[in-house]
Amino acid sequence: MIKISGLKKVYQSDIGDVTALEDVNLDIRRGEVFGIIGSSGAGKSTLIRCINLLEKPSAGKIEIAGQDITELSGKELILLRRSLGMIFQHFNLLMQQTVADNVAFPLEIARVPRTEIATRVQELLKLVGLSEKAGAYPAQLSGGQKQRVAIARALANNPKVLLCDEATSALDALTTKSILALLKDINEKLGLTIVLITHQIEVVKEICDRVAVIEKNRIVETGRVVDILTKPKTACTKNLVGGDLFEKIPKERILFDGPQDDKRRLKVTFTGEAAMKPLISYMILEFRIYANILFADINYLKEAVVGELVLELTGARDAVDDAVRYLKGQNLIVEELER
Ligand SMILES: Nc1ncnc2c1ncn2[C@@H]1O[C@H](COP(=O)(O)OP(=O)(O)OP(=O)(O)O)[C@@H](O)[C@H]1O
Repeated sequence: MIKISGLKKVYQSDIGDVTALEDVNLDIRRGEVFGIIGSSGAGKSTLIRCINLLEKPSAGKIEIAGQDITELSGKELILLRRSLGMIFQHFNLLMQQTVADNVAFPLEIARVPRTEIATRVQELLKLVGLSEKAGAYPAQLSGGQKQRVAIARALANNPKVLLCDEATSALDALTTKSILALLKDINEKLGLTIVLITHQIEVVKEICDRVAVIEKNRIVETGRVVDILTKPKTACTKNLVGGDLFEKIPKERILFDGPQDDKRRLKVTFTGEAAMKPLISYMILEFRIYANILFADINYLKEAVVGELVLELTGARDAVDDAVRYLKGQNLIVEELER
């Protein structure tokens, strides 16, 4: 659906050239929810703005549905923009216009007949759950409601792709969940391809099928969300996915003061079928050891369940060793936390 090859973007500024993107290659499939995650300044906004030519790439190719868009101008560019909806962190609504007028705006620009506009606005407001707010002004709405209006407006011209620029970053956790649920619903109902950029891993876990990690203007890895979470390849990805256990548990709880023969501490990550099996209970009974759970977390991703456990195993030394060997032989990712 969207194929990006060798994309480069250099900004000319007073302090000289700033390279915001370097050799970016991505292949985003039709109908998927694709996340681009990275920390501040990594190049996320530049990348999403290049996809709809709000920024002109310095080099490289962006193909949408087989058409190279980088050379488009005039009428073709207008038509391209119409086929790509976009929502923003701060909603960008017209504050002096009602909700209905905000949603009608892109339809008016596209010269859709008035009677059709009224029907379409009603449909869109129904889709985002805001039918009762048609006559309200943005200032009378909550952040979540404003983003719903922005989503309705972005969908007005039946785009093929919805681009989301940090769309939930200004919202609280509960509202974020409801907006993500709406995006998921729209993706499923309309088969719309969604590309979203974010610095929040929670957003990726909640709705993305695949994700690309961007660091210092380059894509450092791309993959299924479950793979990025369980097998991050770079230190940057580890940081972004919360691989640093010490952010979750106080360091002194999981590191030993000195060598301990009869104790081992493990971080166990499990996914797929392994998540459904009572492996820990089996291990305790079979090897007659104690397992103290220091930390446990489970993520329900779109297509997988990923669990994380930090265990302290104690008992007779051989038994503990056997238990660790047993766990390592299962379909689990087992990491020893310093012995
Ligand atoms: N108009 C501009 N002129 C010059 N440099 C720019 C411009 N816009 C962005 N940059 C620079 O390009 C780099 C990438 O910025 P970009 O906004 O794309 O990153 P980001 O990942 O979206 O960051 P954030 O999450 O903080 O918004 C940064 O070094 C930034 O300072």
